[in-house]
Amino acid sequence: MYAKVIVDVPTGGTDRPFDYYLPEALAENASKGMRVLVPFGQRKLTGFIVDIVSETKLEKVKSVSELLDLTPVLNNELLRLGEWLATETICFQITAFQSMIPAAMRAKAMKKLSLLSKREKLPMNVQALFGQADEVDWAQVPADARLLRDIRNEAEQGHLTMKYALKDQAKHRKVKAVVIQRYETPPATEKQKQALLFMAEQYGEGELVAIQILMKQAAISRSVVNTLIKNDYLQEKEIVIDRNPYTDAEEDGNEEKATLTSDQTDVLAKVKKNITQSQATPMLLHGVTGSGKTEIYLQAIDQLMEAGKEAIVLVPEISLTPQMVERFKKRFGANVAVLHSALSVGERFDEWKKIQEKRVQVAVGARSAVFAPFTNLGLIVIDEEHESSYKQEEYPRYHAREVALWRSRYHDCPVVLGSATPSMESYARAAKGVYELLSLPERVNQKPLPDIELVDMRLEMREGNRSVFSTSLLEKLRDRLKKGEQSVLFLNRRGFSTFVMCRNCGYVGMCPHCEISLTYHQRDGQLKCHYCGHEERLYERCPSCESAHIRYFGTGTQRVEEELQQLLPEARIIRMDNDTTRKKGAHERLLKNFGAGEADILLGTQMIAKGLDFPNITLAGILAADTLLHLPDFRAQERTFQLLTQVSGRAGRDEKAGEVVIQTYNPEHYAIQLAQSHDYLSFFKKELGQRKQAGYPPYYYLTLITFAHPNYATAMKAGEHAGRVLRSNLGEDAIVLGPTPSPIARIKDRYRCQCMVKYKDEPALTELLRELFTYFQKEIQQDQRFITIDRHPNMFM
Ligand SMILES: Nc1ncnc2c1ncn2[C@@H]1O[C@H](COP(=O)(O)OP(=O)(O)OP(=O)(O)O)[C@@H](O)[C@H]1O
Ligand SMILES: [Zn+2]
Ligand SMILES: [Zn+2]
Repeated sequence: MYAKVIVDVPTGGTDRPFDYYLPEALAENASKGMRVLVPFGQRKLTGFIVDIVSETKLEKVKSVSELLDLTPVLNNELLRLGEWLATETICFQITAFQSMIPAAMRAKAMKKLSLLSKREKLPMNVQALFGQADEVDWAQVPADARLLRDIRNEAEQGHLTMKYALKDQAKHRKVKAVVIQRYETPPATEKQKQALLFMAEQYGEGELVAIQILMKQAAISRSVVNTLIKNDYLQEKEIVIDRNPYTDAEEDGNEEKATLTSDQTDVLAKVKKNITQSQATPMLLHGVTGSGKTEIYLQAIDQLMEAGKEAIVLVPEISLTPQMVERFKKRFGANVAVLHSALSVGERFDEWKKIQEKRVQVAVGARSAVFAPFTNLGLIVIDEEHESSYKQEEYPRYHAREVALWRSRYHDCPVVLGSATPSMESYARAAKGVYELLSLPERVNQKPLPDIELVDMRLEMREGNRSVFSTSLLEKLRDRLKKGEQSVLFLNRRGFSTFVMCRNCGYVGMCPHCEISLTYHQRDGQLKCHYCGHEERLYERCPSCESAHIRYFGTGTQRVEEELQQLLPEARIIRMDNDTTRKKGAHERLLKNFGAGEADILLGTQMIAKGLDFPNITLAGILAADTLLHLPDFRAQERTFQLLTQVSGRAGRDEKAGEVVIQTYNPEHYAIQLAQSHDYLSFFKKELGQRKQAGYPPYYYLTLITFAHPNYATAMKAGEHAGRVLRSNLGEDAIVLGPTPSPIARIKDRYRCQCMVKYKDEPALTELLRELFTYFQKEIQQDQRFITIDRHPNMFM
């Protein structure tokens, strides 16, 4: 027997199956979708078996060295999905396959065969293998056909399992930590001072911090920590960390269902109908904020579980809040696996295993959970379907929605796309009848959507108010404080990133390697580039004119918090941003505190825009609505409308009515006006007109090809070549733009230019892009990625 293997070398020449002989001992136990170790040139590489055949056309083939799995890690469906993914997104097959399995399996981890039941239950030969031990190294297991078969059988019955020896494999693990011992006399070096200050500020006295975490957060090396320990500034201890991320959220899964409103009942009936009739129908659920969309997902899933089916629920990473997870845990208890990036590699693997071993019927997770290895899917839900995080911005550049639609056709099950502000593309499809449109036009509580006041910040400025807070917003905040009600304040981090500018000559601190301004980090007084990591100290004088009037601009959440505290000294404020949520569990804790009424105001970035469902919030404030409006991106208006609507939706979700204040410098802009009147449909129509005129989705599909090279002319020449090939091979309707320099013209010392293809129906394009991809791959070194092809791009920078 021969195995056709996709090997782990992501280059053009190896992007096809290679034939390997399967020695008898392995042949019997090998199957499609398992990983193997094979000789390749001088090396041994891992690969995926994509087929097993009885003949090969080749004269001489090498043998498979080792099977790496007991059971396939990719089933037939996922193997086919991987092929489709590679074709559609123009990437290598190996890249597609790797992206569908948990990172733990990708790592070169040591594998152990581990006993799950009494050893007496095992056949004699397997018992002998274990002897008195509970685990054996997989590498030591002899390649004996019968033994391997028996091991596999036992694994299938759950008596054995393969473990990956990851650093955090144990349920509890011990790690080295430090606690502050003294800080009266400052330590010798800047770095040490900085580390100690960081400890004092972020953790205070008596609090233990894992050394690994401290190193990452304070950006210091281990030797700095060691010196501090040696000089008695810090004391070293050992702490035990629990691996279960949801210790607080263990629920029994018996929460009562809500009695549905009549709109909800109608919608649920339609979803259920498609589930029971196995219809691969995409449905767009357009429901205003607080209309009870999540309740519908829960009840639909509840029913399909009884029929033995499975469900995937995708939510954006940032709305994978403890609140969301808790709702699923409360309803389904241990029958849910949760997959998101805050988990460690080991934890994610554990959750994935639950799915693969059929111990759960529901997976809730961010983008990559769309690959959950279920075999009997009854429903896929994509909540907040308009979110741009559903698109992966590295290879394979897939959109979770497209993968979900593919799987739904494979399993004959419906997909529900839910949103209060559907993407232009999805709503257009629903309007054309390609998707079934479901709607929930009212809130569950029968209350109207909150009143939204627009505040013109230009007028505030003219009236001499230089604060971040308008008079009206401040007044309303005071009012809530008096009444004991809660407020959320939203600050868009992207627009507020702080850069350094000279007030005298206008000089802006730029990264010397990338065409982008440096961001000021107050904590360590450094200027940093967010693209390449370049760092320098904040200048005291302008490097250009030597003036001392150089300072940082923009307002970070921290500064807003300070100002707010000064204006409202009695307010209890919780700030949620990247800085305050870095510590594991911090996100949960802050929200819990807020939910428990321990604060009056929640001030935060994107992470508070979604999913929050607290009854006592009656005021939502958006400090600067315009920050998204001016990005060089045709979706800027759409994103602004979506964000304003989402944040507004946090207020007045229960008995008490809600109110919203939007501060803006463009109060007459339609995206802002229509968000104020809660008028999605008018926004859709208006925006559709704009898109039509400019030739953007949903009227045209887009493909973006970016070339990057240390030499500007080389990059442009490649762009011109690609432009020529595309122009001469595509149909009349297709528009090829460029090459032009990219909006960010240089990153990491490489110049960037791009070609944009706009098209309606170009069956030949996929093939053509593949050819370009292969052509340019040949020309370049592996480490210098030179061409990037993005089908249906979300970012144009
Ligand atoms: N039929 C119902 N009766 C009573 N309460 C309900 C009902 N349906 C949902 N709820 C509650 O109403 C609140 C809002 O519902 P849910 O979070 O499902 O809305 P949503 O549409 O998903 O909101 P958003 O998109 O704004 O996050 C929740 O607290 C939920 O438990
Ligand atoms: Zn840089
Ligand atoms: Zn200057």
